[in-house]
Amino acid sequence: MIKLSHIEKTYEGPDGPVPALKGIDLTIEKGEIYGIIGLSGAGKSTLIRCINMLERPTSGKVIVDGQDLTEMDAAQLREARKNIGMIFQHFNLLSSATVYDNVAFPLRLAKMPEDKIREKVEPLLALVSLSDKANQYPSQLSGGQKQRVGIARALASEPKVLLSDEATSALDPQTTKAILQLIRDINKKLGLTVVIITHEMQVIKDICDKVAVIENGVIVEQGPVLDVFVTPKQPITKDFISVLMSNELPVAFRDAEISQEPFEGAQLLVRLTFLGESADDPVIAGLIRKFPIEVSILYGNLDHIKDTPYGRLLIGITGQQSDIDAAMEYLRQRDLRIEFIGYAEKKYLHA
Ligand SMILES: Nc1ncnc2c1ncn2[C@@H]1O[C@H](COP(=O)(O)OP(=O)(O)OP(=O)(O)O)[C@@H](O)[C@H]1O
Repeated sequence: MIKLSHIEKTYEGPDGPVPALKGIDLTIEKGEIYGIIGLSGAGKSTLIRCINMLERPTSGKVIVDGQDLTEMDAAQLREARKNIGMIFQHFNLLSSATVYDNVAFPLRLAKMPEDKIREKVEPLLALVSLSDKANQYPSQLSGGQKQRVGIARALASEPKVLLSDEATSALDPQTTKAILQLIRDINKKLGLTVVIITHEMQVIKDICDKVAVIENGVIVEQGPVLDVFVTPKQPITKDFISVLMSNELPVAFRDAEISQEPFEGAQLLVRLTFLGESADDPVIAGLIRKFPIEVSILYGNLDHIKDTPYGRLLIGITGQQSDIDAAMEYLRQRDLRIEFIGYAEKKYLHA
């Protein structure tokens, strides 16, 4: 649905050229929710604004729904942009217009007759649960309600693509969840392709199918959210994920020396990550049944990545080294991710 090829964007700043995007290649399939995450200044806004040509790339191609936007004149571009709705961090509503008129705005620009406009706007207001606010002004609405107006307005021209530029950054966590849920519902109901830029991994985890990590104008890592979460490769990706999935050991181990080699009286610390179906595999029961070892559960939690459940478990294994090695081999053959942490003194076992 969206294909960016070798996108470069260099701004002319007061102190000389600022290279914001340095050769971006990105393919987003129809119906996907695609997240782009990066730190401030990484180039996220520039990138998403290149998708609808609010920002014209210095070089490269932007193909949306089979059309090359970089080749279009102003009139063609205006037409093509009807296919691409956008929502913003600060909502960008007209303060002197009612909720109804804000949503009707792009349709009036397109010179649609008023009765047709009503036929479109009313269901959109129902979709975003704002039918009862049609005659209110933005100043009378909460942040979440304003963003709902933004979403209804973005959908008015029946776009195939919805771009979200930090749309939940100004909202509290609960309102963020509600808006993300609405975006998910719209994605499902209308089959819309959604591109979201954010600096919050939580947003990616809650609704995205795929993610690209952008750093200094370059995509340094990309792929299905599940894969990137379970096996992040780049330090920046690991940093983003560590905010949500701490790799720290429980407090009881804070002073423990962790050795990579076994020693007398040690327990082996292993972190297990279960994803989707594998969450149902009775791995711990199997371990205890098959091997003469002791297994202590030191920490565990359960969460979701979009709709996929995942669990993390920190276990301590004690026993004969040969049995521990066999148990590790058994774990490696299961459908789960194993992180070997090291050996710690057993005194921490029941701390
Ligand atoms: N109009 C402009 N003129 C000059 N430089 C710009 C302009 N817009 C952005 N930049 C620069 O381009 C780089 C990328 O900016 P961009 O806004 O795309 O990053 P971002 O990842 O969206 O950051 P943030 O999360 O802070 O909005 C930054 O170095 C920024 O200073």
